Amino acid sequence: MWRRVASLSSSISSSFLAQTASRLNSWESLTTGIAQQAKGVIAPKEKTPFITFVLGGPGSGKGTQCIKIVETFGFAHLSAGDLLRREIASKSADGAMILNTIKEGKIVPSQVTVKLIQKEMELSDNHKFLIDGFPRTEENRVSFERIIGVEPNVVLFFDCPEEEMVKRVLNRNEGRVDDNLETIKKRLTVFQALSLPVINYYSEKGKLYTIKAIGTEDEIFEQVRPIFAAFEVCSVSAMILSIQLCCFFLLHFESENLTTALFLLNLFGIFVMFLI
Ligand SMILES: Nc1ncnc2c1ncn2[C@@H]1O[C@H](COP(=O)(O)OP(=O)(O)OP(=O)(O)O)[C@@H](O)[C@H]1O
Ligand SMILES: Nc1ccn([C@H]2C[C@H](O)[C@@H](COP(=O)(O)O)O2)c(=O)n1
Ligand SMILES: [Mg+2]
Repeated sequence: MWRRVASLSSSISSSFLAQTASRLNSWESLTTGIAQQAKGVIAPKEKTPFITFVLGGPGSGKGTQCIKIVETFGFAHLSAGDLLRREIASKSADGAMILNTIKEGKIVPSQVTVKLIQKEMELSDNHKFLIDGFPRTEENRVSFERIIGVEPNVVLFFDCPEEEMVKRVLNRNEGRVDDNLETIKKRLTVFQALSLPVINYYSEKGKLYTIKAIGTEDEIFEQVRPIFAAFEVCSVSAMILSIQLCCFFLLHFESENLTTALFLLNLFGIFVMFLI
């Protein structure tokens, strides 16, 4: 299953070890919560956050697919752009600066965006987060790691041809100040120069899943679904393995045959987990 998921992307060039380490860390996040604690985010909560960054150019369909992921897998959706637009609407101290930056197609200082994301994470009862449109720059990425203190478990990249993105944005009709040809051109330039290096960074870390973002919304979601389904399977497998290990040690002194049988069952379980 994991190899099938990996083959979705030509840009997934991660090593087996990187993938395995990432998976082990993610099992912890999805099951026990004994992984490293995120500073300030989950201190009062029981579970370690499971974080997915959702990346892609303007109009590549990030927001549209996030709605489907939320419906199917129960994540909390935090859109960096929506949080910034909310700041503008609330006429906060940073509102005017954010509006000018967005109109120019530029990127808001990381500290501002990360603080907004941090607040939403702290307020949420969920521990599974889809962080949409973030990090857009290396500065965003480093700032998130420094302030929140965790790395993402999964990074989705919606890879869409520029002409399709432009067409979608110009047809969006949601009254956004940046949905005009002039700003879109600037946003595309910023995406190429500042966001692609972030995408490459996660590719090298073995965390990137590239989705070919053309076709209908449902067709695209069928590429997304197996990624999260695989993590769910892994978390169930990890739980089963833990139970098996407990049984193994408990029964160790009871019966030699039973011990051997459970030992073989465990070996089989480990084998199956590395296959999926
Ligand atoms: N597969 C698709 N085919 C055609 N149109 C689509 C598809 N997916 C999304 N759209 C439409 O394209 C527009 C942009 O989609 P969406 O808002 O999800 O993109 P986005 O990546 O979040 O963009 P932005 O970065 O600007 O917020 C929307 O009007 C949406 O309804
Ligand atoms: N990490 C981010 C995310 C968004 N912005 C600004 C600049 C974007 O053009 C705009 C809209 O975001 P979108 O809704 O397209 O995700 O918001 C930013 O500065 N930093
Ligand atoms: Mg969006």
